[in-house]
Amino acid sequence: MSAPSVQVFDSDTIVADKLCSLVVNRANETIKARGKFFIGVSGGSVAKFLCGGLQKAETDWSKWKIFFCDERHVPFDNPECTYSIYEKNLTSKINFPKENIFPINPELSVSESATDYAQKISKEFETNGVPEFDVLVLGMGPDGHVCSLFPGHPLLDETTKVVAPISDSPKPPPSRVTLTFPVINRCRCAVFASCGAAKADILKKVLEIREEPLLPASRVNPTKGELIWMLDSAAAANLSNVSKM
Ligand SMILES: O=C1O[C@H](COP(=O)(O)O)[C@@H](O)[C@H](O)[C@H]1O
Repeated sequence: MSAPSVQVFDSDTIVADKLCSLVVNRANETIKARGKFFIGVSGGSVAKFLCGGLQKAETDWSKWKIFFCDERHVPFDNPECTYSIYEKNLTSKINFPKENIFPINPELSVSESATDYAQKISKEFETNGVPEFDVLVLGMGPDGHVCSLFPGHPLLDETTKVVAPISDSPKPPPSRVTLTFPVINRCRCAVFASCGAAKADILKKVLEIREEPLLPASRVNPTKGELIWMLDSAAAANLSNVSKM
């Protein structure tokens, strides 16, 4: 695997700031080069970072296509719904075109919802193969999970589906829809944002110890793209050989 770029900042506020700058710069470069920008966003702390920081972005929002790296299979009015968090705290505030953000359909069964989401992706990317996202913004749980791909789960070995359903997520809610590793590792740029002392032990395992079987977050390694980790000092506390930016 090629070495990731590990960037450590003083606080989570700076991480949020740097993350948003990176995303907006990539968006503007990509729009200039190819006319559209395909991004996959995560829930949890990453949603907070992006919703806060992207509101002031200078970019052509009409060229953005926003997908979800994973989503909880819950109704839109459930506080666990990641789409609704972005809707309430970002897209409604910037007049983002509704047709350019792609929620899952929670009215279908979780398995139908995953199939439906794969079809939406295939239509927007105009491919029946594995789509190439410009940027995936990823979070990592304290168990090392990424998207809704959990340690020891058979979905870690998924090789054909672009989107998969999961109905036994160890973290509630149990039913979710998630991108799989073939898609994650085909992106042009995967960027993690992880902050807080609760992530320090697992980061050591994910980035440095790398014991087999690899934890989900250790398996993120875009074949042709970049891998960037943005951490605050508390999360990076146990890492060797990283210097603060
Ligand atoms: O359940 C989830 O957790 C991860 C990590 O969240 P964090 O708050 O610990 O950063 C998140 O990336 C994922 O989208 C979400 O469904």
